[in-house]
Amino acid sequence: MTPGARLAASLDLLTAIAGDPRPADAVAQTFLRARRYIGAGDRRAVTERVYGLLRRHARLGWWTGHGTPRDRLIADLVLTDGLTVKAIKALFSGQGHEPEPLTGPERTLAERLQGQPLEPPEMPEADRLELPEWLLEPLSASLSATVGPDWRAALAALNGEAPLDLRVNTLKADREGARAALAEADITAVDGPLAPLALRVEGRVNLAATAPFRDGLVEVQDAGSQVAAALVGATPGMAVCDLCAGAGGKTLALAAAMAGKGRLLACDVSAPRLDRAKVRLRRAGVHNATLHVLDESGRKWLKRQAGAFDRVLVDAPCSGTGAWRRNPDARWRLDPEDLVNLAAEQDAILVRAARLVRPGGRLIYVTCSVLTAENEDRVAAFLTGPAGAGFAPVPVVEAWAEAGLPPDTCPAAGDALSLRLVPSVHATDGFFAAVLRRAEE
Ligand SMILES: C[S@@+](CC[C@H](N)C(=O)[O-])C[C@H]1O[C@@H](n2cnc3c(N)ncnc32)[C@H](O)[C@@H]1O
Repeated sequence: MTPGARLAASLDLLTAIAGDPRPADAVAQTFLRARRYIGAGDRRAVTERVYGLLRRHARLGWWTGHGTPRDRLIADLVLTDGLTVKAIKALFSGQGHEPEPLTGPERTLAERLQGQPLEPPEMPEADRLELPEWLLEPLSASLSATVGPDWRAALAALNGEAPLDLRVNTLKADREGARAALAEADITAVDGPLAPLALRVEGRVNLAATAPFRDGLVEVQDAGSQVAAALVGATPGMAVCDLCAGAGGKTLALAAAMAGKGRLLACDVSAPRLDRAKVRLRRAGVHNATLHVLDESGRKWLKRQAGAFDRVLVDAPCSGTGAWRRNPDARWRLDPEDLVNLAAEQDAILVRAARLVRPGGRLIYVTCSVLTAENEDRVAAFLTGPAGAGFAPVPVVEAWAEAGLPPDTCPAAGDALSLRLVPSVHATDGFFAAVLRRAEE
């Protein structure tokens, strides 16, 4: 592909994302699958450009008066790449697969932006931080609680690129064995942050095509997610319920922590997600997990499991603000009503989960959100409500040590009753975890 043809393909993909209610990565997958003739280098250039445009969405929108995808691309070429109008004209040649030549207003736009910075001082703060206006206050307040005055840096990091983290599956390998197997597949992996089984992959790789992945030695899981799963404190022989198991990311980690011994129940309202979990569990060599769809009869069945579990994990449906690095368009799909609805759902799930915990057992509440309204506020609402009677928070340092995580790496203060991870400080996705102990009867 010529550089101009890459821009034309980027424009097509950006336009497809703008007109599709699905998340950008799903649209990109469909788009690229329908264009298998695009080679690996061109794919990378196109997705890099498009994800860059998504990460600069508000700033480019400010400069272009919320212009068309073409306006945004032209603005990006000037403001990010520093191209002259002449250079842009050469790329927009209208020849072959290159974009149509610039119109008069597009040329005027490119001329007006020459020499301007992407973020001028007069740009509103919400635009500079790539946030919908209504989220600025709740997010800055929530992040300040963890990082103090550095909340802007924390927000900027949530708009950065995410690394590829793997969790070593101890049912099949140890960290050095997995690292060696990856090296044989030409993949270099360094130790990831905080989680003792995390490997961080260097560079871009096609992991799915490699033997260590196909053989189940490693699974894709952010190091923060690994920490959250570890804080469940699952050990061999326990009865553990993963109530919002989804495609099984944390179920897999729990199964490995249990060394395949004990009862592991993975539930979700979504049958397709549990189907994906099934494939992953098989690949990982997990034999002690059962999957249960929470349809009407599934819910009735689950009610009969009251008090049956040593550990119940609620990895709650949430806004996903902590995973924005991986979904840069998600911030524009969220509205205030979503947060209200999510909070109600989180409260209801916590109440249902509490019934499953045996006396002396634990309920672990996790989200990949950094918003207080989905985290500390939900735990407080639970603990002060009738279902929370008899539950008390376990200090993070205690849960950390019991989970076998290296004590010197615990990022929480000695008296902290919950853990919040943020990319700017912990180099993981944003995560929240609180461990609640049910009193013995
Ligand atoms: C954060 S995702 C789970 C991610 C998964 N635990 C992992 O580590 O890969 C939240 C999940 O909650 C599920 N969910 C939503 N409402 C639920 C409910 N009322 N009960 C159980 N699961 C629910 C969603 O289908 C979604 O898969």
